[in-house]
Amino acid sequence: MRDLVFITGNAKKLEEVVAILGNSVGWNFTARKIDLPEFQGESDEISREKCKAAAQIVKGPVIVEDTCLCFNALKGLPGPYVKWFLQKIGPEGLHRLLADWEDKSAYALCTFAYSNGDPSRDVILFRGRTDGTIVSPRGSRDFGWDPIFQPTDYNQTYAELPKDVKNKISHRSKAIMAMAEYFKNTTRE
Ligand SMILES: O=c1[nH]c(=O)c2ncn([C@@H]3O[C@H](COP(=O)(O)OP(=O)(O)OP(=O)(O)O)[C@@H](O)[C@H]3O)c2[nH]1
Ligand SMILES: [Mg+2]
Repeated sequence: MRDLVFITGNAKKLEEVVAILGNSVGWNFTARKIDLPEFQGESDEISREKCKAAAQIVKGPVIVEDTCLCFNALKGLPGPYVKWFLQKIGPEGLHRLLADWEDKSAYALCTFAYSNGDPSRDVILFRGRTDGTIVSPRGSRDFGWDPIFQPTDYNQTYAELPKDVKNKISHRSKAIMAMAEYFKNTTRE
């Protein structure tokens, strides 16, 4: 059994991770609610720094996750800063940011970062990306920007889609699948 501690301050993320992992064998998965520092920069670097901070707290194997929502017209912004945009202007405000732009395309990017707890070893990253369009908010309001993100080839937003459908196609599930593949192919270290 692989002991893994997932550190996040976000209950909705945790809920999805548990649903996506289901009863995958080989994971002894626990979660701790700790608000880690919100680093700035590009998503890879943010995830790495976040994971190092988490490993220092846990002093053992740990995973963290960082999510970006990137608008192509805005060259990837708000990206990792979407959390503050959401807090200040909500999903409506985020949608309105693109009012003057013809290009409403966007992508959701999820990065999981794993440290085996040894600070001298590199943090390993697993990424998942789902492309879509930013639309006027539709659907339930229980998770962040889900109401404005409509994945490509679907006519419902993440918030309107049944949870199990979102969890099959989401940025988060793709990153988790990449991580699961890695653990399947590597012996315990
Ligand atoms: O509608 C959504 N559908 C999603 O699938 C999703 N995943 C993340 N988010 C939001 O995007 C920001 C990421 O910031 P973030 O990665 O730093 O997360 P966080 O600070 O909430 O938790 P954590 O850093 O402690 O893990 C936060 O506002 C999250 O609520 C989502 N919103
Ligand atoms: Mg955060």
